[in-house]
Amino acid sequence: MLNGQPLRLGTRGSPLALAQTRMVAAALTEAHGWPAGTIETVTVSTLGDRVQDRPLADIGGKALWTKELDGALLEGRIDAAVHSMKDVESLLAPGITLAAFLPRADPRDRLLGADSLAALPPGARVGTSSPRRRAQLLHARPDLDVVILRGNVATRMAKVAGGEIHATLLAAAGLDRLGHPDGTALPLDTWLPAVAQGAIGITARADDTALLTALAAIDHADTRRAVEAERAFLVALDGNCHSPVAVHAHQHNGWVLDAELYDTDGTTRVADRLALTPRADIAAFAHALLARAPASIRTLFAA
Ligand SMILES: NCc1[nH]cc(CCC(=O)O)c1CC(=O)O
Repeated sequence: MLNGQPLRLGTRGSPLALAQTRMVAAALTEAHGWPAGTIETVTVSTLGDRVQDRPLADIGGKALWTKELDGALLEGRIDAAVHSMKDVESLLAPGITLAAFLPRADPRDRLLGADSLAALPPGARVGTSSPRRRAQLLHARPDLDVVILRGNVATRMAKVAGGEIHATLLAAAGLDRLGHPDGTALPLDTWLPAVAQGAIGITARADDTALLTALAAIDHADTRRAVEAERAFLVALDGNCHSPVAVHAHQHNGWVLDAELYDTDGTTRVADRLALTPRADIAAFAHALLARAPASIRTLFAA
């Protein structure tokens, strides 16, 4: 399409990333009636893909999953990039914009290896590398032995099946996209997800007006609304994907934002709900929540 050139869609190479890229390609092709071959997939390896033996929080640095894709975009090697919005830094690189969101999938976490948290045996070993999931698990069940678990969705499922760990938590959205109906979804009224969980976003160069128009045709307004609210909450706290933050924007007699902050070991939690009225101030809400949190939580946030 664009001047007769194929659209080069950048993605990570994991099975989940590739499945998500096929979804984006299908949505664009359908919306514009493009012929087959209009979209070319370009796989880019990221630092997060290459480091498998350490918790990502230890590597530090920003844009673990996005830096190489941002570089490919800015250097013109790709035209757009597909992301799990959960993995996208809350502040985008200069010159890059979020051009479209697919409709959000199920935002919940699913528990694999037991029918419920209560059904886990005392002291059960549960694998996760997410500080949020770790804090939530220990808040619900302080007896659990939470161990680091990395790797893609299939690797994590295999560790439960092989008995190395009793259970793990995975995003329903990722499991569904890979065709795994496994696990028990944890209800949103007791178990909030990560910022933007279940949402797929497409980034592009901010000055690529023709492409931005083409991408706007598939932008899902409700998903953008929810993801922007959740990301604004994290920005206000100067948090990132290593912060024990759980949040969910959804419609409940109008839009609301549910948010929780934990300390590292899940000993304490503060939680609140903000009605997302036109005058709602997400930053003020976040700061007020932090202000009434104990020091064990406040020290985790620079804001
Ligand atoms: N952190 C990895 C990651 N990033 C996005 C998803 C799931 C897909 C989504 O949230 O849209 C996953 C896997 C998981 O947490 O189970």
